[in-house]
Amino acid sequence: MQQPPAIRFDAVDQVFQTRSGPIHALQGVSFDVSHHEFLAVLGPSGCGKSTLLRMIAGLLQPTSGAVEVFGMPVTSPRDDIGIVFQKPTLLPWSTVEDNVTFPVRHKTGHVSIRDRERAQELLAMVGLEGFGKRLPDELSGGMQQRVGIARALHLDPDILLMDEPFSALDALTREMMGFDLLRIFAKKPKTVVFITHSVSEAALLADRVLVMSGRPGCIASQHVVPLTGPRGPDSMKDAGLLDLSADLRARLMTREAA
Ligand SMILES: Nc1ncnc2c1ncn2[C@@H]1O[C@H](COP(=O)(O)OP(=O)(O)OP(=O)(O)O)[C@@H](O)[C@H]1O
Repeated sequence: MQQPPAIRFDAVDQVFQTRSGPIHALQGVSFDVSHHEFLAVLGPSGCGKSTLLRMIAGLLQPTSGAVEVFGMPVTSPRDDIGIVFQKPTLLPWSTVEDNVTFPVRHKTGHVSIRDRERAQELLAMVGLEGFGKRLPDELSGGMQQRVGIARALHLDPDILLMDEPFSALDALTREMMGFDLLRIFAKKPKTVVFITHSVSEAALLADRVLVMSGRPGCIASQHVVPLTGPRGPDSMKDAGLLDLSADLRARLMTREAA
């Protein structure tokens, strides 16, 4: 029997009722994300990217249509979905290690020695070995975002949702974090939905890029990234990638101007 996709959107509409009238945030959105695929989502501000992510996370139900994860409708948040937000939203009074183990404490009410060891392993994996006893305020923005990634991975989710995770970082840190992420997924593959405003970031990291257009948000186009093999700084010089980036940029600029 054929496995269902990791994520499926089928003719999804989302209408928010507000005091100043309804806002049609998404219209007729249909797409699949395969198991262990890295999907990047690009689109103008307000086109419904975060709304889409909140639906996968089970934080929001579609007004009509269906959102499924592993063939089941999403009705509430699930343990097998991790989320990384634009800002790391760490508990400032808790150590880095306690922040990373927060999901398991929230789920089971306690943190075992093995959970703490796992936190240490994840911190090492995101390049923060030895920082477990620090407080978030003692870390840079990039380091805090790494803590957020380690926290999202602690329950070993099958799906990782990332909402502009690197947008607050400087360009170089951002690039390095992108490659770090690919290194992490090479060791432990995940299905990833990654929202970004950066065309080059989307093209460089993703297997496929989904371009949305706005008001109401819908899917304008989908693009397979023509890169094979491991990616690194040199991939940016790849002719196929440069063509794709130019194409994506042109599409987004036309839509922003429309
Ligand atoms: N809870 C809500 N109530 C009312 N309107 C909402 C709500 N959440 C989102 N919207 C509206 O839905 C539309 C899509 O919002 P969303 O945050 O998903 O866009 P986005 O593409 O993620 O934007 P950005 O790139 O600026 O983060 C916007 O018009 C927004 O104002």
